[in-house]
Amino acid sequence: MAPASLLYLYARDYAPMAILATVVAYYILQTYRKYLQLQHIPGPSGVGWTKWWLAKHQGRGNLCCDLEEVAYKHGPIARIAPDWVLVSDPSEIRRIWSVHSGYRRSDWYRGFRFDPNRDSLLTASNNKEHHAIRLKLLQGYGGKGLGDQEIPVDKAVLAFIELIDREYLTTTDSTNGHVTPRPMDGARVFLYFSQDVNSAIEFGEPFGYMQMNSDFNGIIEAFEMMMGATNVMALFPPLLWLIKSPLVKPLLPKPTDKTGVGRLLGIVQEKVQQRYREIENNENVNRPRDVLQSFVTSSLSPTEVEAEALVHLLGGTDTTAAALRTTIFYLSVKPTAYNTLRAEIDAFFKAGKATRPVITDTEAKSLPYLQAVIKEGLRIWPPITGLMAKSSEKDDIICGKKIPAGTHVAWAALAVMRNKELFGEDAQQFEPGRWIAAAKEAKKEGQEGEAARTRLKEMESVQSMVFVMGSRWECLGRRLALMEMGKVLFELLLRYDFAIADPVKPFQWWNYGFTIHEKMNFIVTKRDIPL
Ligand code: HEM
Repeated sequence: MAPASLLYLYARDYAPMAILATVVAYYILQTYRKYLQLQHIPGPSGVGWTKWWLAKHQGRGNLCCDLEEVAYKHGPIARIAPDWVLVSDPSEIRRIWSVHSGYRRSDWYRGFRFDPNRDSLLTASNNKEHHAIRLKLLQGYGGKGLGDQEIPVDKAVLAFIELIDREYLTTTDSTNGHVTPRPMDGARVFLYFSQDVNSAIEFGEPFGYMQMNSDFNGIIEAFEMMMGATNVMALFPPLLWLIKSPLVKPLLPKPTDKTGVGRLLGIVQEKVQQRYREIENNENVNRPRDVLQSFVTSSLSPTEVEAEALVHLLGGTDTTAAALRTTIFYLSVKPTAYNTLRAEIDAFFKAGKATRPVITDTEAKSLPYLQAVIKEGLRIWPPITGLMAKSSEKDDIICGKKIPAGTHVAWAALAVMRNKELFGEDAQQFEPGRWIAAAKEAKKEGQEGEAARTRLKEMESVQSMVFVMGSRWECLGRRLALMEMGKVLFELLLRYDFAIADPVKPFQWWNYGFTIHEKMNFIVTKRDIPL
């Protein structure tokens, strides 16, 4: 047989094997190369070879605590996957997040796209594109010329009080002492409140969750169910093409769905389209300027408006609800803090300083202990504890270690917020008094006061990282969230006492970047205070 034909036969029989062997060899070499690149960074065993550790802990739903442990065990920079590091040194994270650091959002953010084919403000990883969208939205979020955002918040606070009075007051019969308990599931009602606030500010009217007192279209439950899978998928960006495939597409939420996430897409789409119709027909000349109006009259395209309307709703719902219920939970198990806050609230109220029926934002901001409680509630358990991975196209030195370009740099939220050097030996505890003490120290004169002022500034700067302050991705709803928290805490604690219904098992929880609580039942009783 001629040599040429022999070659042909070999090629025919062995080509598939050769291709497979090349692919496997390439994969092994790549894996080995990635392993070597961060070999000098300590971390849990096996993380240099695969993402298994990260995916497993993410899927289990308590990654935030696992990352905190990794940070304590392995130091300010630890490896958590072949090309992932975890940073818990606040100053390094602030540098990485700062506007001129050269870092951008990593491909991890692609996993959170609502529309797999396009970005929104929350997922845009190109810094220039992100900045361009952000500029168009600033007016809407800033509230400039939008009327008073306090009005819809006040209405929602009153609706919340009405809901508690109607459904959740535990009462005692004065004749026989018989108690009728009506536990309030904080895991749900705070979400109803924040959904209603956000929808009212955005669309001019609330969705009506508090009136219905239920997740009537299954949106909340559907989102909570999706969070685990979404966070795991986000670790494997190449898999995201699956979502784009025609086989999977029909299974994804659609605006025509009657319930679940699709229903929310449908509601937002309807609202946006209706607004454009109103403008076209000259019907909305006297419409008060809500957030949607600001979006549709900006230079955003209708598709962008839909995406950003969704971001506004989602960005502010779980976060604020989690902040509120977590803070009330911590108060209810810390009598010293609870009593101090209530004394401050009562004194302010009795002195006739609190505008009725709902305290103003400025008044709430003047109450030092209330503000300390808010800061501490956000610090002890930040509403967003997700990886928020950034990456740079250039090599970097982080915590003195060389980090190659393209590495995913995540933060260990809980380790940062519970930093003992900064917040004190009791950093793991909910202790609003630390803010009061630090502010008092800062008023001292001389060198002592100077050091205390520097420390207080640092404490505030680190705490504000719960809103990624000082970065290009700073939360646009911070002012609104803090306003809501001040008003709700003041008005609820003025009227009611809160106690955890089951101190042995106060609630169930899962953490997928956001913390999902379940069955956080409070016993709510009316206080004996003349209003
Ligand atoms: C206590 C409540 C809140 C906390 C702790 C919080 C925290 C955060 C954090 C950590 C981010 C950065 C996300 C990232 O880039 O990975 C963020 C971004 C954002 N938040 Fe908030 N948020 C809160 C409330 C709100 C509210 C009420 C709204 C709106 C109504 C809102 C709207 C946004 C938007 C639009 C962004 C994207 C900003 C950008 O990428 O330029 N947030 N927030």
